[in-house]
Amino acid sequence: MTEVVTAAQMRGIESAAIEAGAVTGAALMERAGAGVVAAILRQWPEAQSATILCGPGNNGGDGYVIARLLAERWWDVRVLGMGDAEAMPPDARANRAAWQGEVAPLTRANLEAATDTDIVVDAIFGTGLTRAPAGEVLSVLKALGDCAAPLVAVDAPSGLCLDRGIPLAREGSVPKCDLTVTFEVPKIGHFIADGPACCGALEVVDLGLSHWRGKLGADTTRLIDAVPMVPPTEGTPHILPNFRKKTGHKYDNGHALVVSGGPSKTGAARLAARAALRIGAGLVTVASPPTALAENAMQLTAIMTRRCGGAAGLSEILEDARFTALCLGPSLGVGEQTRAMVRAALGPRFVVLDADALTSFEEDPSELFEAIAAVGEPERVILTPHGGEFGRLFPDENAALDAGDISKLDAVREAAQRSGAVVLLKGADTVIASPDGRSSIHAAHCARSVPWLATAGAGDVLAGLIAGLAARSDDLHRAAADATWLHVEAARAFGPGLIAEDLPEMVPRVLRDMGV
Ligand SMILES: NC(=O)C1=CN([C@@H]2O[C@H](COP(=O)(O)OP(=O)(O)OC[C@H]3O[C@@H](n4cnc5c(N)ncnc54)[C@H](O)[C@@H]3O)[C@@H](O)[C@H]2O)[C@@H](O)CC1
Ligand SMILES: Nc1ncnc2c1ncn2[C@@H]1O[C@H](COP(=O)(O)OP(=O)(O)O)[C@@H](O)[C@H]1O
Ligand SMILES: [K+]
Repeated sequence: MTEVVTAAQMRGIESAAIEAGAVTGAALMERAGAGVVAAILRQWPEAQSATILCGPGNNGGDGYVIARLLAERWWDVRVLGMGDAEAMPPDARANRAAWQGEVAPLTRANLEAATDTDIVVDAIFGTGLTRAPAGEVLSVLKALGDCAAPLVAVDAPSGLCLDRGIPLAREGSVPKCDLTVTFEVPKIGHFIADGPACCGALEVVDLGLSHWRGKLGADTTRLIDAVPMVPPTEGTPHILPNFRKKTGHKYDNGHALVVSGGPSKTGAARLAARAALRIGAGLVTVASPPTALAENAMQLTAIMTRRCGGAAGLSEILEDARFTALCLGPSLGVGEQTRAMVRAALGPRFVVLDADALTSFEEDPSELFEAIAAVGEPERVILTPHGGEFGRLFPDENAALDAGDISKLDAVREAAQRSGAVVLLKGADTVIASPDGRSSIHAAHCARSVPWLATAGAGDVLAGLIAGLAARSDDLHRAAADATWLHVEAARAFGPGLIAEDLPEMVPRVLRDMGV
């Protein structure tokens, strides 16, 4: 598992290690600078010159270390420094003093005169950015966007809020970097909102602080990251076991029920059902209104169909306790009938509520949250909104998110507390939070970028994958996280041209490549 932390948590890790006497700030700064240099040399082996932009704090301190180490390799290094050397924190001041070359003031004019270089290093601000850049430094950050040379960010592209993934100031400017080298553990802002686009490729340098990282406590966020494409070995990441089917009877792998919309609104349910079966639910049934039964039956084979007349019909079907997970919402229609079906669905099984099952509660979301609370068992329900549906159910959290007052992570965390459900907010950055405090982030960026996943029906497939995994699982948050990863992996395996129908068909290949 990779955890991702806030800037404050990162400072806590560093200061705990320093206060315990395990390491000095100077040694950490040397490791950090050396790690950035190693990353630059790997990425640009031919480069021989660099312009290093150093800020007034320890991020700038890292920059002076980088300048010294590159100069020791006979690189042609120019340094532009911000602020008064005497006012810098001690380790940064020492490294600035150790730099043998000139330090020109960090101004836009000096930057523009120094961009005929192989690499530009942004060591202006990192985790200590507390206020909006303004004046000359803002002008420098804007000019960095036009820089032709590759741009390497130390810890973070300067100006980025590492908790929210947005510019610290609304009108702020964050340079788009080619590479960001961060330290010890990535920060939340590297993965959400604008963060990934500003960071470019992300590398993490080990500072040797894992012992203090382990003391972070429960409220860290998990990054849903890649699993190795090799057969399982000792220490294989958490994600793998959940994909393996249980040996035994088909019922040992759960029975998922997907509720279909009416005539000519049935495709979404079939997409979800097929995804649920492919991911390994032992059985999948589509519950269909009588008027759409023929339409569904004509297009389903391994997936079973059941006649389902509204909420009463659904309650009757669910008397069979072997249904372990249920998915409803895709193309179900918005209104009282759907609300009644949601009330009928909630109970002692996992329930995935998506699309119209969410929008139907737009007028009074508290009605949904009260129904979820009445189930009496924690973490039985997951809500899987896209941004629009999230705003309908959680207008306050959504307004704060839109205003940049809280991060996408915190908005989803608050939504989980408010609703009593696991909440998964979709997007290229997908965030999942549970009422028990757990949270996970998935970023489909860089090597995992799949813009072609923004295609009609992709969300229905995700709902089905979650239901299918949940049907044979005891942990809904984990099922949602694993399904999110697999969804993107299936899109990556297919590539451009993907339509939603292709996603379930890619699941076997992904599972096989993982060694499941
Ligand atoms: N603490 C440690 O032990 C380590 C820290 N490291 C580096 O240190 C960085 C954090 O250092 P700091 O906490 O000193 O913070 P930063 O260097 O990120 O920035 C804080 C400095 O910038 C100034 N500042 C903040 N906002 C400003 C604005 N809008 N306009 C002008 N000045 C502004 C502050 O007054 C302060 O001087 C990390 O990002 C990382 O790069 C690494 O060297 C690893 C070890
Ligand atoms: N640019 C993107 N990169 C990665 N995933 C994306 C991107 N855009 C959308 N997705 C994913 O595609 C799915 C779209 O779901 P949704 O908006 O509900 O669409 P639909 O209702 O048509 O199925 C979500 O899982 C979302 O996370
Ligand atoms: K920086």
